[in-house]
Amino acid sequence: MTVSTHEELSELLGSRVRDIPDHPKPGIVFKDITPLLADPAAFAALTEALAATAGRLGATKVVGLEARGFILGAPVALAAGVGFVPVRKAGKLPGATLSQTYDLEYGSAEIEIHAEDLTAEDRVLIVDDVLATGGTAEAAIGLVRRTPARLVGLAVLMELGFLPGGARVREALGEVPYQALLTV
Ligand SMILES: O=P(O)(O)OC[C@H]1O[C@H](OP(=O)(O)OP(=O)(O)O)[C@H](O)[C@@H]1O
Ligand SMILES: Nc1ncnc2[nH]cnc12
Repeated sequence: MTVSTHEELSELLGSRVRDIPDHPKPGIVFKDITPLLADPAAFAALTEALAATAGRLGATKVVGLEARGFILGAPVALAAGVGFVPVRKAGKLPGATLSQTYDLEYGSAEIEIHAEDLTAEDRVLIVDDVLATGGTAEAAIGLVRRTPARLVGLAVLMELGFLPGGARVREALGEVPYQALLTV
């Protein structure tokens, strides 16, 4: 399928996301992106769309959020011709890190970035698969802003429109652009 409009892209991507009810716990409808990843045309269309965003924003680094943000972010960085920087869950990165705690529905979590990976010359696009409550993305925004780099955008494959994550990250981002290729 040739994808030439935003609507066609959304339709293609949306058709490759599978709903798994009651995962990982009762009441949650899990948005499973593995069918999209297994379809090379859909995966390529997604990668190209996000790489175009990186290019438009003049990004020099893509920051991907563990773990599904790595699967999307690394090929986007390659396609855009820029570097990839991982944001990992606490305790995984071996060098000196900056860390940020954030609230989950129950309890809290912590993410980290290598302090030296982003410099004052860098323009950063954060990439992830799903924006739900927005807590992970907001924490990543906070982390990038504590580095010398400039945050130029946040892009996700899909926003869960029935949760307030979109409004939450827009507020955190201010004038910095936010893109969700799909709202479900
Ligand atoms: O908007 P939020 O409510 O913060 O949720 C969105 C985050 O949740 C998922 O990651 P998860 O922590 O499940 O990790 P995974 O990518 O390793 O599966 C998803 O990949 C996002 O990073
Ligand atoms: N409902 C959901 N499906 C997939 N990933 C998620 N991350 C947070 N909520 C999610």
